[in-house]
Amino acid sequence: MSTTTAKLRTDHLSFVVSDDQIITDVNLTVHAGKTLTIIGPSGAGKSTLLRLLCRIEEPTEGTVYLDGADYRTLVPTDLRARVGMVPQDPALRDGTVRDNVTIGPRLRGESVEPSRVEELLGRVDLSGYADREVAGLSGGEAQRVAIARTLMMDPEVLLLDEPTASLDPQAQAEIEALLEELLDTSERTAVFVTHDQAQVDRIADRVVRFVDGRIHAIGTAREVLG
Ligand SMILES: Nc1ncnc2c1ncn2[C@@H]1O[C@H](COP(=O)(O)OP(=O)(O)OP(=O)(O)O)[C@@H](O)[C@H]1O
Repeated sequence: MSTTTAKLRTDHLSFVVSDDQIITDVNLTVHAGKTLTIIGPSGAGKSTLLRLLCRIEEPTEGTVYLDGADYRTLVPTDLRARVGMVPQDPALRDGTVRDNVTIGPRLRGESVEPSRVEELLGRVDLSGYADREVAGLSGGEAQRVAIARTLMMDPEVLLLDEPTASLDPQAQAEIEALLEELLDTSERTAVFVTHDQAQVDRIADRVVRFVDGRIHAIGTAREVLG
């Protein structure tokens, strides 16, 4: 696949809630296989933008194109499978690691081979964890489960909402290394929200600075961070 293909494109994307303009006229393109990083102050609308990109929130104006198709024409479960989100807080459900990482296919009425679960857990460095209860996991392990849960659907686009923000520095470095490897070695397209400028330097192909729900600057890490 050409790396110049627009995998994801927002077209005049806006979001208003009870007269509050949260996202205003956002026009962005993310090319296939590339990572776009979103930075900006707290409350700028970064998480809302990610929720709009996978249609957890419904745009009040504008839309998003996935491989050139208006995402409103896609069946929601198919859209969720193609555009996967890793949240800041892993939000695991009570039960085992296997219960959590297989939740996407199970909601679609599909079963998952144990070998597939093991393969995915191996990718996030949790081999042998399938039957562990999630209640006893560390923050870093829980976030690895959340990443495996999202990867289970093999999404073409990965939305990462400050995936290392709630972790201690060591777990943060480990999860970042894991994500870097996932993004480097795959054709996967990613949108990565972070507060961490050093992380931007390490991960971003392009950077957008968001302020008050609008694009304030866009370019390379050097151009945007100065
Ligand atoms: N569904 C909603 N209803 C009401 N207000 C909302 C809704 N979604 C987002 N907001 C508001 O939009 C603003 C932007 O929130 P958002 O979480 O997207 O910012 P953010 O840039 O991700 O912030 P942070 O860096 O602190 O996570 C906030 O003021 C939030 O309260």
